[in-house]
Amino acid sequence: MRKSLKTTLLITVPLLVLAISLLLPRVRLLTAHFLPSSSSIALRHSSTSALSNMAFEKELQVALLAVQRATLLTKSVFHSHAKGTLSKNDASPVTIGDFGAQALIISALQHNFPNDEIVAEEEAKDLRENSQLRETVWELVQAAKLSDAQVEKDVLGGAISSADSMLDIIDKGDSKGGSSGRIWAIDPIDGTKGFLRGGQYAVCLALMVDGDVKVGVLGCPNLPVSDSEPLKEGIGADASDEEGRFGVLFSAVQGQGAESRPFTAGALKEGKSIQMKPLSNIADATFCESVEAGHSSQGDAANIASKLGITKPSVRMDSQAKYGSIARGAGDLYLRLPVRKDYQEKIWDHAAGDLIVREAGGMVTDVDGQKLDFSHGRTLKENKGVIAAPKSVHGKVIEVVKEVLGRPT
Ligand SMILES: Nc1ncnc2c1ncn2[C@@H]1O[C@H](COP(=O)(O)O)[C@@H](O)[C@H]1OP(=O)(O)O
Ligand SMILES: [Mg+2]
Ligand SMILES: [Mg+2]
Ligand SMILES: [Mg+2]
Repeated sequence: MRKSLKTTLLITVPLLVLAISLLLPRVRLLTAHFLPSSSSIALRHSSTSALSNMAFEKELQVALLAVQRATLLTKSVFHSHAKGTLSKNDASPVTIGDFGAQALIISALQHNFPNDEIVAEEEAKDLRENSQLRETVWELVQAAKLSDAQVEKDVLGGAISSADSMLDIIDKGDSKGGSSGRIWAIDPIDGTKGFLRGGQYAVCLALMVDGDVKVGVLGCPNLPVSDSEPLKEGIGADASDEEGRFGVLFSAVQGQGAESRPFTAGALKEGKSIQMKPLSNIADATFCESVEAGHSSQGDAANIASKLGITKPSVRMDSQAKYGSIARGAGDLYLRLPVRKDYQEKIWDHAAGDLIVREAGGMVTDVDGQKLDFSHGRTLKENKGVIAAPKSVHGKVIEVVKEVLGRPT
């Protein structure tokens, strides 16, 4: 009896070990693909109550990791390369970091959501015409990898196969946008001028469904990790070398709240729910605006602030880092006031930030109090400017904005 038990054990135990070792990688692969690995655990542990309803879970997961990988690329450009800056037709700058980050994000989206459309800021034309520039971007793209090889391969689809396919991938961001279907909006580096200056910039990604923003992610490598650090100018890329104090990912899913989490090079950290700061007296507000006077009228902002009784000077920072900063309660208002009548804001400059602020309890409209309408193509052609504020004071701010800008009431 004892002998037969021993024989049975001798046969079954090795067989069981063999079966488990054969099955484990498959189970891991499957989990990574459908409910991706370590990061999805981080998401499930996150504090956002609404994550019990997991709509857009995979989209959020992929967006966070894609933005994280692209942000690693932009950081590497900042620290070790000449920026390869070109001037676009509209005289705005574009760098090798913009091209590389766009290639990496689109590649991740195509791996996971091959039928979705993409509206992205950049195009590959300059790289097709300049082989040296193309090679530099290609080297960057090959080198940018998350430290978790499994997540890199299973969730983001691994490496792009060649320099030529990288160019085609960049050009996949040419959708016209519109009011139907699933469309992603990408700004690979928002605030390129800030990036070049060593100031704030953001890697931005949002998913719209039928013109409505459902998921938004902002990678802000030069903002403090801490949500409670007061808003201030002058925190930039030099400071970001201080171990662990800088780099944040903001995210939101419609109806599920907004979160921040520390930026890392590997698996996602746990997200923390963020909210706009309660503001009982508008005169106590801190408002932020563009560094570039050509992007937002700083004179009009000063008049509006003074009529609202605000005495603190504005905090000027580049990029959608402004949306993230007020959503986490580090500031209160974001004023973007038209400088030129003919400028149409681009959807990739606002989609992610708009959702993150609204999910943090804020209100985002244009200068006339109309919500931003992402369903009209690549631009916000039905809106002028942006006013983001806590719900409690938004109406008052719009009243004064209309008065100062002479808008119809
Ligand atoms: N005249 C303008 N008014 C408003 N925004 C502009 C204008 N010109 C460019 N931008 C855009 O403002 C964004 C940066 O905003 P901020 O000043 O808040 O950082 C950039 O994406 C930039 O687009 P682009 O990349 O095409 O230059
Ligand atoms: Mg931009
Ligand atoms: Mg850009
Ligand atoms: Mg640009």
